[in-house]
Amino acid sequence: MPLRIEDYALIGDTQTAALVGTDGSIDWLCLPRFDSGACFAALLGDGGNGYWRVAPAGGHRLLGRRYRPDSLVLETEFAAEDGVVRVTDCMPVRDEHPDLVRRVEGVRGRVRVRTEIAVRPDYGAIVPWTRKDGGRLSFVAGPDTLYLASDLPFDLGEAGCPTAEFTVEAGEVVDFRLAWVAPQAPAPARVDVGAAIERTERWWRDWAGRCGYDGEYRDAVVRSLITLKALTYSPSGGIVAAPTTSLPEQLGGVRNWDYRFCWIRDATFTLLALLNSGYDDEAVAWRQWLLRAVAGEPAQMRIMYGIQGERRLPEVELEWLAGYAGSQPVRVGNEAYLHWQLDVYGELMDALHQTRVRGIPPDDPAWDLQCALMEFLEEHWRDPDNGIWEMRGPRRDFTHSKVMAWIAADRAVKAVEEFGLEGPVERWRRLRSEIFEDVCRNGFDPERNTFTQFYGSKALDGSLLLLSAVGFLPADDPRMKGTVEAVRRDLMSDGFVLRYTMDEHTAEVDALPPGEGAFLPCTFWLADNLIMQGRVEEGRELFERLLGLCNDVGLLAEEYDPAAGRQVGNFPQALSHIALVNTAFHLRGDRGPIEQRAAAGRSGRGHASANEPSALAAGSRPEPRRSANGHGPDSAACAPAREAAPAGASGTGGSGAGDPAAPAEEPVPGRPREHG
Ligand SMILES: OC[C@H]1O[C@H](O[C@H]2O[C@H](CO)[C@@H](O)[C@H](O)[C@H]2O)[C@H](O)[C@@H](O)[C@@H]1O
Repeated sequence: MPLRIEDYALIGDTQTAALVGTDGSIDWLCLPRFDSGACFAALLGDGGNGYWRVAPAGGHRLLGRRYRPDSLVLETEFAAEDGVVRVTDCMPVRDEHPDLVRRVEGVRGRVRVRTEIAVRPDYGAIVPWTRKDGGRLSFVAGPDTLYLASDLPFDLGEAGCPTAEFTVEAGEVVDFRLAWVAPQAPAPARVDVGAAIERTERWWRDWAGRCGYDGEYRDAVVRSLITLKALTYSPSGGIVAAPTTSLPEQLGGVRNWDYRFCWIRDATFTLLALLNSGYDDEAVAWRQWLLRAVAGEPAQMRIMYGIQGERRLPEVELEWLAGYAGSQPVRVGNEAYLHWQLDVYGELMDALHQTRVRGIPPDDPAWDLQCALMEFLEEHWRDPDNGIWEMRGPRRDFTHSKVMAWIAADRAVKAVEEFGLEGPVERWRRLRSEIFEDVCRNGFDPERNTFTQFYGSKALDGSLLLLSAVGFLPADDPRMKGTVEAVRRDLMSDGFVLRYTMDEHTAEVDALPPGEGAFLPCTFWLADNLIMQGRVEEGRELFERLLGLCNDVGLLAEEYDPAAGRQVGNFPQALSHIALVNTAFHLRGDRGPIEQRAAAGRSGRGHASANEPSALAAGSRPEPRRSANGHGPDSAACAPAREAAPAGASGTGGSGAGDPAAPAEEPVPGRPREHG
C-alpha cells in the first residue's frame, strides 16, 4: 500500500523539490530542476524506482512532524522501542550544487536507525554505477552523478541499494548530504550539515517575514505562500503548477498529468496572491519570465511554457512506472501546450494591469506586447477554444473563456483611461461591449437562471464562480446568485465543488473517461462568492472545512475524493494554495498591504484603482464603481448589459456592473469594505 498523497511533505530549494513521506522515505526528487528526470520515483512505482529512507530499524511509530516555523525545514519524529529520534530534512538554497541534507538526532534513549538509498535516474529507469569513494558514495548514470556524503560504513548490497545501520543516543547527530553534480564536474566539497540547515531555516524565515498578511488564519496563509515560493524556479521567475507528475485525479484512473511547467493561468494566479501579500520582487521576476516567454508573434503565444520559457513540451508515457496506486499512464510533458485557451489573454492583461495598479515600476516593452496581443484577440476572440480545464475534446465556446476575453479588453481600456497609455481605446471599448453582450446572450440560460459551461450547453462549470471576482458582474447580481445556487445544487459532492458536470455528455467535451475528485480551487471560489454576497459566515464555514482538508503540515493537492476521504491529484498544487490565500484575504476584508499602499499612493488621483476587481486577486470588489469624473469606469462595458443582454438576463440584472443606471455602490451587507 503506497502512502496517501497527504502523507507527504514538501522540501525544496526554489529550483526543484522533493516529497518526504511519513515513513521517512523520500519518494520523489527531480534533479537538477523541477522538470528533470526523477532520481527517486517510488511515488509513481515502487522502491525499485528510487527512494531514500531514514527511519528506526525496528518497530516504531510516527510521533509527528512539522515544519520549523515559517520555513521549509521539515522535522519528523519517530518513537522506537528504546527511544525517540528526529529526522530533519531540507534542501539548502542553492550555492553550487543542488543538494538535500538529512540530520538524524537522538531525542530520547537509544534508537537503532536504518537508511536505504536506491538512486534511480531517469524516472526510476536506470540503476546507476554505485561505488564507495572515501567518505562518500557515488552514483553515476549518463548525465547524472550524485554523491552521498556520510561517514557510515555502507553496505553496497547487490541490488544497487546501499544500506547502513547505526545507533543514536539522545543528543547525538548523524548527518547525510546528497548532492547532484554536472557531468565532468568534481565531487563537491563537504559541508557542515548543521550549518546548512540553520542557513536554510533562516532564509525561509526571512522570506516569510516579509509577508504582509497578519489576519486570521495566518499560519495557513504563510504555509501556502511558502509553498508557492517553493514552486518558483528562481533562476527564471517561472512558477510551476506543482512539483509532481501523474498523481491521479481519481485513484486508479487515467487523469494523470505532468504539472512541472508554467501555465500562464496558474502563474498569474500565483503572482497576484504573492503581490497581495507584499512580495513585489517575485512579481517583477515573474513579469520578466512572462515577457521573455511570450515574446514574439502573438499567434505563437502558448498557454504554458517550460520553466525557462521552453515552448515544446511533448507528452510521453513512462511505461515502466506502475503509477501511483496503479494509476496509469504516467505522463511526462503535457499535450496541453498545443492548446488554444482564450482565458490566458485575460489573465495576462489582468496581471500586468495589477502590477501597474499596485505601483510596480513599468516595463515599457510590456505595453507594446499587450497592444499586439489585443490586436490578435480582436481577430480571434470568437474562436472556440479548449477552455480553462484544458478539454481534450473538440474546441467550444466556453463561457469562462469569453469572459476572460472581456477582461483583456477591459484592462486594455483601463490602461488608457487610468494610466495614460496609448492605444485605440474606442475600438477596445466596442470590443468589450460586444463580448459582454455575446456572453450574456449565449452563455446564460434564462430558464434556469445560470451561466453555463459553454454556449448552448446545459452543463455547469466551477469556473463560472470566477465571474464576479473578475468584475464581469457583481456577486449580488441575480444572474450570479442564480449561478452560485445552481452550482451548490448540482455541482457539489459532499459539500465540495466539482470542476464541471459529469454526465453522459461529458466525454464528448473532455474526451476522458468520467471520474475525478472535487476540485479544491473551485470550492474556495464558492466560498469567495458567498463572502462577496454578504453570506460571510457561510463562506467562513466552507473555508474552514477546506482548511480541514490540509494535511498535517498544511499542504493541499489539487482535488479531494470525498468518498475515499483522501487528497488526489498533483501535490502540493499551486492553484489550491493560491485559492486558500485569496479566500483568507476575502475573509479578512481587504486586499493586503500592497493594495493599501497603492491606494494611499494614488489617493491624489481620486480613483479607486487600488481596489479594482482582478480576475484572480483576493478580495476583488465587483460592485459597479464611479470614477473621479462620476462615470463608472465600467460604463462602456455596462452599456451592453442594458442594451443587449437577453430578456431573461437583463430582466434580472438591473443592478449589475452591466447597468450604468445602477445606483451608486453600496457595499453588500457583510461584504468587506474597501480601504483607501
Ligand atoms: O483535465 C484535463 C487537463 O488537466 C490538467 O489541467 C489542469 O491543470 C492545469 C495546471 O494546474 C490547470 O491550468 C488546468 O486549469 C487544469 O484543468 C492537465 O494539465 C491537462 O493536460 C489536461 O488536459
